[in-house]
Amino acid sequence: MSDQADRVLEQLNVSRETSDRLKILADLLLKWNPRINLVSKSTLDTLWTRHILDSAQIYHMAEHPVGHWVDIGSGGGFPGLVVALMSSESHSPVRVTLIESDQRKCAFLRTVLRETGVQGTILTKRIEQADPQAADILSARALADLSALFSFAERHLAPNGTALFQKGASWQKEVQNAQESWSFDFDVITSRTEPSSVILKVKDIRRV
Ligand SMILES: C[S@@+](CC[C@H](N)C(=O)[O-])C[C@H]1O[C@@H](n2cnc3c(N)ncnc32)[C@H](O)[C@@H]1O
Repeated sequence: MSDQADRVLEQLNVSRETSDRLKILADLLLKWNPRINLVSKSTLDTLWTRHILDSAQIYHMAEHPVGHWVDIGSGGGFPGLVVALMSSESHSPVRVTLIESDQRKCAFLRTVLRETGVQGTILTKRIEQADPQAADILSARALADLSALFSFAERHLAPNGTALFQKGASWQKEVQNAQESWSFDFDVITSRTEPSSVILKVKDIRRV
């Protein structure tokens, strides 16, 4: 195993079973990526930090125990699939749903769940067409601007639920734009993997 994987697994401090599951995800992603471009080829060298650790940090930002965690626009499974793999150790979240419209990416997500023996629901649907999910936690990375994410939250987040949105350096501008049409409470948490990026922890999202 690479030094990078060793370092990340040490930081995560997860059980042997969870480590093995994350390694299965990494191996399958490296195998599938040339065919279906799950993550940008230029980031494969930093797969463990840029994608796996970046996703795992989100898991710890939720207040556990969590009932239903829904990840939208999951792509190759970041962050939602990593959350599902980490949940099997602690039984929180109880249920994980990933919504992704691309059929080939969904085939990958299902394959990882099957090979790791982890439960999860993959909805091959457009987020705006999937049945409302009443999520306790709604997560998304690299999907859409904050206003569009709030429209998705309006459909899929439970009234007392929390959204965890991973955002890049332009997050302040996105917050300002969203405040024109939405009211919301939020905390800003600096990313552990990229100091200019943040996780926006958002509650009470309402149209104004
Ligand atoms: C840029 S990728 C990010 C994937 C992953 N979250 C990540 O950070 O690696 C965006 C993903 O969202 C999916 N997507 C975009 N719009 C969607 C929609 N309206 N409904 C469902 N999936 C969507 C795309 O197919 C793609 O896999």
